[in-house]
Amino acid sequence: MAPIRSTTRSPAVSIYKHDAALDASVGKDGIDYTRVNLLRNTAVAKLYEDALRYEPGTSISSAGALVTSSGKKTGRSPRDKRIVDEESTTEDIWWGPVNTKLSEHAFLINHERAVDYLNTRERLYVFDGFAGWDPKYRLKIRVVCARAYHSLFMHNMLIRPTEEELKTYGEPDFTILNAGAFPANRYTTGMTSSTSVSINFKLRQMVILGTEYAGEMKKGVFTIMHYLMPKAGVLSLHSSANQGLRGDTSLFFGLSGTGKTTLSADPARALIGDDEHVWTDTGVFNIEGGCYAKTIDLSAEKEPEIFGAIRFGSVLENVVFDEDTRIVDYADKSLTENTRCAYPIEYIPNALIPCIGKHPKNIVMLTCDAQGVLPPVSKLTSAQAMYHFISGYTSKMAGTEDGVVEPEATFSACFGQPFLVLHPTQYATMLAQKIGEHKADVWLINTGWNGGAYGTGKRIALKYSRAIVDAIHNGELKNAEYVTYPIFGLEIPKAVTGVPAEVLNPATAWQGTPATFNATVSKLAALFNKNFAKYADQATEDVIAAGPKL
Ligand SMILES: Nc1ncnc2c1ncn2[C@@H]1O[C@H](COP(=O)(O)OP(=O)(O)O)[C@@H](O)[C@H]1O
Ligand SMILES: C=C(OP(=O)(O)O)C(=O)O
Ligand SMILES: [Ca+2]
Ligand SMILES: [Mn+2]
Repeated sequence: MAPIRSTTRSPAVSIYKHDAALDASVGKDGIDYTRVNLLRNTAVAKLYEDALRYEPGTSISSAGALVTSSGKKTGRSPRDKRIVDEESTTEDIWWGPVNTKLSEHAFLINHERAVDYLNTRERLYVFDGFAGWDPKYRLKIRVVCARAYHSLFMHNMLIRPTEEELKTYGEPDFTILNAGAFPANRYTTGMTSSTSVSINFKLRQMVILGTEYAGEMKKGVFTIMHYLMPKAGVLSLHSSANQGLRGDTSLFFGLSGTGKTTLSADPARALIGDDEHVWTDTGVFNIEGGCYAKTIDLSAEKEPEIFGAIRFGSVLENVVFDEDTRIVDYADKSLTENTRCAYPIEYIPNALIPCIGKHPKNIVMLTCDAQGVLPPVSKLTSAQAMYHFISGYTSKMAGTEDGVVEPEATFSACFGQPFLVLHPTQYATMLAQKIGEHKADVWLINTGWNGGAYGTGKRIALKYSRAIVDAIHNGELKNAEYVTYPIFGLEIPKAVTGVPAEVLNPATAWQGTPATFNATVSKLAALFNKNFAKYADQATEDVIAAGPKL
């Protein structure tokens, strides 16, 4: 007779095992660390069990990944992001389009709300991890959340501590309270909706209410590093990074969805990280312990490394699968175009562990031009590099932010404006100094449209972008013949192995009339100049002169 499975849960699974390391935190952030059913750095399989059992919409994919739903928010909510206005940091912060002030009192109202919510959950998950592979700059990050999905997500995205590090962890440097399933009170002063994502640098706490999109936690850590790292004299970057056999590191800057993760996953190069790095005096380190890849239209043949990383322990967000086979349909964007997978970086075969690389030799700025008039690749002078880094022209890709339903031309300073804490020119100045010191070449790669604008042209084939990156890495483009692209003054290579020559110059690739081409170029150039006027007072003459000339 088949053994009868016990219908009651085995006590070892559900009773809290007191973790003395948490005692150091009792009474510090309002969370009741002495309660039962508080699970710290829980085993992946246990998080699977709890997510499947208690979180509706959770499943397991045919590849073994945890399929989760983040509810109504499937992308970041930048309009609801707040930084607390307090005396220890207010003079540093770039208040304005990105960083909106929240009073200390309003933060405490939200903090209290989140703590009350979390303390009254039946189960509570604590994940203690690190941000920053270089021990000299490493931060202890604690995540307190009510969903096993969120705990597994940050288990994957933070650097996972060893047993010893966990025992001696002590007080975290920053704590994220994720009460995302519970709304903010819209009548709290400073709220713009029932979603609120706020960071208090003085209390070193982040509070999430009204959104269960896990990317808010990851980007919250990045925002914290984007403040603390420059203050420590090192440069935080919204870029992926990989390293060649000769120790030649490449950085790939780009706004969300432009190709950082895709193009840094390269079988011929060791992956340092896919999204967030810091350039120090000794090299480049990854801030994270995992990758967060977009999975829209993902296929094994186009992106084998990422496809292969989707397995037990990975977290798939908002994907759709076949009810019977559990095979995910990555082309299905019925929930969102911003479908994602978060996985430990070790799931990428040639990940460089520890994720610390040497000084960059090539810096790629990824623009996703929806107008179809920027060259697939151009080599930048140092002045042009600064101009384009501060401009950050690209497109917000569908789904990556609440309300973005198709590529939206945008100027995102440092190719990551939503995460900047200081003024863009502070990051640009540090970048210019490092590019000069380490004699790095700088390239502008358009992973966006070619032959016409969004809606008429099509996005340049991934294989062409990969061929361009290969030509940068194998030195072909260092010695190529160039031609100057008018108005923007960009140097375009006449030939790149694996890329049809007519694709390389937007004028020859253009399917429409010359008149529409010229009008589109002029219109975009004017947008560049209008945008850069915001920074002219802080830019040098040569950088201002590096812009397009109408
Ligand atoms: N030419 C191209 N270069 C890079 N990515 C491309 C290209 N064409 C389409 N894509 C798709 O764009 C998306 C880029 O996503 P990702 O690399 O995760 O961006 P990021 O890491 O910058 O947020 C992927 O889904 C990729 O398949
Ligand atoms: C999740 C994010 O990272 P990525 O740059 O990979 O989109 C984001 O920027 O929202
Ligand atoms: Ca990415
Ligand atoms: Mn990013």
